[in-house]
Parts: sequence; C-alpha cells; structure tokens
Amino acid sequence: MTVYFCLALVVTFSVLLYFVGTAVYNLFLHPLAKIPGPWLPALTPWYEVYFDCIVKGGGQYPFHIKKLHEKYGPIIRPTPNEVHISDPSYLDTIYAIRNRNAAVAKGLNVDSSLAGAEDFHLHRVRREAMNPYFSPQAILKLQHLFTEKKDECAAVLNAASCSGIALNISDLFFAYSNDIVRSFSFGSDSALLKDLQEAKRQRKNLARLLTGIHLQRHFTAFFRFMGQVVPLVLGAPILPPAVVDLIRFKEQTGKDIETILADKENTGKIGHSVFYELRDSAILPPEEKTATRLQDEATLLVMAGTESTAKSLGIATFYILHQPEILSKLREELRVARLQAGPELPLARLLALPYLSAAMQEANRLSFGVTNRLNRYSPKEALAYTAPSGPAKGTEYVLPPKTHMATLILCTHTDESLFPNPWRFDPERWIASDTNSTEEVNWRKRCMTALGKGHRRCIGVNVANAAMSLVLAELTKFDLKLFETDESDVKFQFDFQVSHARMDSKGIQVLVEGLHQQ
Ligand code: HEM
Repeated sequence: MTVYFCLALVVTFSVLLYFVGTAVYNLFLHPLAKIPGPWLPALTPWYEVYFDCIVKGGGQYPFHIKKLHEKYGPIIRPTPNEVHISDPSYLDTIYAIRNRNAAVAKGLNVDSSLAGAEDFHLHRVRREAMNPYFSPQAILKLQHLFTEKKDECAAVLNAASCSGIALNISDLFFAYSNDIVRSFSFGSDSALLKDLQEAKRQRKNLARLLTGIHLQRHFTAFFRFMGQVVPLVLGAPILPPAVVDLIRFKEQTGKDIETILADKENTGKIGHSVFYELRDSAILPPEEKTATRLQDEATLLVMAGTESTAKSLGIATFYILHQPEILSKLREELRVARLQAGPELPLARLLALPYLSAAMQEANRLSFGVTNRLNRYSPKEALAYTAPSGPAKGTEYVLPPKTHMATLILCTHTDESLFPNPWRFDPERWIASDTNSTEEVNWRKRCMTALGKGHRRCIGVNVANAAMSLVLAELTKFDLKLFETDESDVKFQFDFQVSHARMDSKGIQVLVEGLHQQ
C-alpha cells in the first residue's frame, strides 16, 4: 500500500513539475517570451484548440487572431512556439524559400504529397517533377478538355432553362472542377457532371469532412489509431459518411494510380495525365514513385483542385448576379471580344480580358484560399522583425531559427489599407484607373495570397484560371436569377482549412430564365 502511495505521489509530483516547468518556460524563458499578446496562447496550445474546435462549433481562430492584432499590434504569439505577423510588408520574408510545417497535409492524411513536404529540398524535387504539366503552355494545349466540360455545364444550364426548378450551381461547379482535375490527373474522369445528385452528395460529404479537419490536425495520432483499431475490433469501421467517402475516394485514387503503374506499355497519355508523367519522370527517384506516395499526391491534387476552384467560381457567380452592374460590364467586355475574335473565344483570349480576370481575382481574394495558418520556418537562419505600428511600435524582435511564422490570408485580404471596404466584391480594385494608381494595383497583386506566394504558390493556378474563365464567360450567355441565396451562403464564417459559409447553407441556387438576348 505504502509503495503504491509513494509511486502515486511521485507520478503526481512529476506531472505537476512537468506542467509548472513548461508553464514557467513558455511564459518567461522561451525565446518568444517577449512577443506581444495575451498570456494564455503563449502558455498552451489548448487555447488554439478551443477556438478551432469549440467556439461556435469551431473554425474561429483566424477571426480571433485578427482581433488580437487590433489590440496587440502586428506581431503576436498564437501558440507557444509560433508568431503571427499581420504586416503586408513582411510577406516576402515569410514566403521566401523556407520549410513549411506539414500540419495541413496531416489534417488531410496526405503526408507524402507535395503539401506534405516539410523540408524545402524535398519539396523542390516533387515540385520540379510536376511543374511542367501545370505551366500556362501545358494548360493551353489541354483547352479541348476544359471546353468539353464547359459545354457540359452549358447543356445542364440549357436543360434547367425555364424549368422553374432551381439549379444548385455549387453542385454544378463541384462536378465541373472535379471532372477537370481528374481528367487532367488520370486521363479519365468520374463524369460527375452527368450525375449532379452524386456531385451534391460528394460536395456535402467533403464539406462535412473538412469540418473535422481541426480535430484531425490536433489529434492526428488518436484518429489514425482509431482508424486502424476500430475495424480490427469491430470487423468494420464505424465512421461518419464523410470519412467513409474519403476512404472510398482514397481507395479509388489508389486504384487509378495502380492502373497507371501497371500500364507499362502505355506512355501515349503524355500531355493528358499528370500521373503517367510522374511514373515515367526522370527527376523523381524510385522511392518517390511508390503507389502510396503517388496516391497521396493524387488525393491532394483532386481535393485541392476541386474544392478551391468550385468555391471561387461560386463566389464569383454569386456577386456577379448580386451586383448587376458587374454582370453588365462583363457582358460588354465579352461582346466586344467576340466581335473581334468570333463567338467561341479561345482560352488565351479569355485569359487576357482585364475585367473577367479582375472578377476572378476578386473571387479568389474573398475565397481566402487556405484559411488556416500556413507556417514557414527557417531551419538555421534567425530573422528580425520591427513592429511598424501598435503598442510595441519600433521594437525589434529576433525570431530564432525554427520559429514558425505565418500571415493568415484573412488578415492580408481584409487589411483596409490594402483593400478598402474589404468585404465588398469589387473587381475594379485590380484595374489601374484615375482613382486607382498602377503602383497601388501592383502592390495589391503582390499581397494577394489566395493562391499562396513564392515557391510553394498553388501549382494549380493555371488550371483554376482556365476552368474559371471558360465557365464564367459561358454563364453570361444565360439569364440567371439567384434563388433563396444571399451573401451568407458565400461569406467566410468558418475556417475549416478552406472558408466555409454558414453551416446550414444549401449552396448557391439559381433559376435559369433562358438565353440572354444581347
Ligand atoms: C481558385 C482555386 C485555387 C485556390 C484558391 C488555391 C489555393 C491554394 C493555396 C493557398 C495553396 C497553398 C500554398 C502554400 O502552401 O502556401 C495551394 C497549394 C496547392 N494547390 Fe491550389 N488552389 C486552387 C486551385 C488548385 C487546383 C485547380 C489544383 C490542382 C489541379 C491545386 C493544387 C494545389 C497543390 C497540389 C498545392 C500544393 C503546392 C505546393 O505545396 O507546392 N490548386 N493552393
């Protein structure tokens, strides 16, 4: 008895000592101890967990961080080992060539993907192998693929025309983006555009899955353990439909990859399938071409390519219909271009239209890209930051090597000094004019981080631009009316890795009233 009591005492004392020691270290001895901010996030990572998983059902930390900056100035400490800097002039330093923490990839269970490469050397190898298939030239060569899918969208709109039944355009965009990215990746798609009910199911399941991303990220080991153990104990997994869907999706992706790896005779898919190319890549070493790694890469590609593109398209469509003056300007720009180049504008021509590009840019800005912190760190180099404003104005802070640092896209894209009236959808802010100097516009473009920045900038940017410009131009040919949809169906209210609008949103719905008569 006495032995057990003594043991319990020693354990209790050790645990207490550990907690007190960690607290004292984090608050007073840590190299970041002098960074401004409240003491609780400096003390414990549970502060972040609280805002990520509990407040309003989760996904609130970015909004809270923004508030902390209003009080404490441009640099704060959102977790014990991390700084957050809300200062556009420091973006280039953060996004320089550095390591990036791989928490994002862990949350999505794609550890060995491009986004999962923590070390910048490893990232460079993976990225160099993929870059050529995402270049503007490569995408222009695939114009037929995009046009085919855009025509399928037009067929859906025509079919819905004058039916009086609302079309859920969020489902349509999800199907469109998914079909494109799958064709582009594997040389064959899942024909979601032909089955919008299935697209709806997958879209909702993905959204549900993403609502659990913070739990996955904070308790990765637990969820992975449960994923392994529960099926062994019960013979079958008891998992929510969204997770079952992810497992199915990963299995399907795995099969697609295995088919490609086994298809030794066929190299003829070149130019049409990223994964045929990666399989035969001279850049990637053999350990980077295993089925498991390529499966992670494919999962990331399809998820990132589908969700983000569909979201930006939804935002663009909502505001274009909500603010008729924007629709009129778009139609006028397209009318003039069609007079010059014919009714079917080639992709290169569409991409060069200033107002359409500005509307797309603005939709990306309000999509906020990846809404969580995308931390960078230098393994060996210390950095310095001098606060240009706030209570600690003029103070220089030294950030030792390995300090994780980030700027939330929310903070940059709602910075009033960069984007006046930031929640307003205003394509004009991207176009130089009498009231908008070229310098201002260029500075905005440099600070636009919806697609990331620097060497880890979104690899799919040209895919997204092609997909968006073609379908938006097509939409203007129809008279569409928003149906039971308002701004709360598109506005960023929850951070689940990507922005989420209100929880009970059905998506964007429209009535198709027919073809627009010029
Ligand atoms: C409008 C649509 C899109 C948005 C807003 C978007 C946004 C982003 C952002 C913010 C990043 C993170 C960059 C970072 O780590 O700092 C990213 C990375 C990535 N995106 Fe996109 N994306 C879009 C479309 C696409 C498409 C269509 C694809 C694929 C075809 C794609 C594939 C990827 C991949 C693979 C990465 C990881 C890149 C790397 O770590 O080097 N994205 N994207």
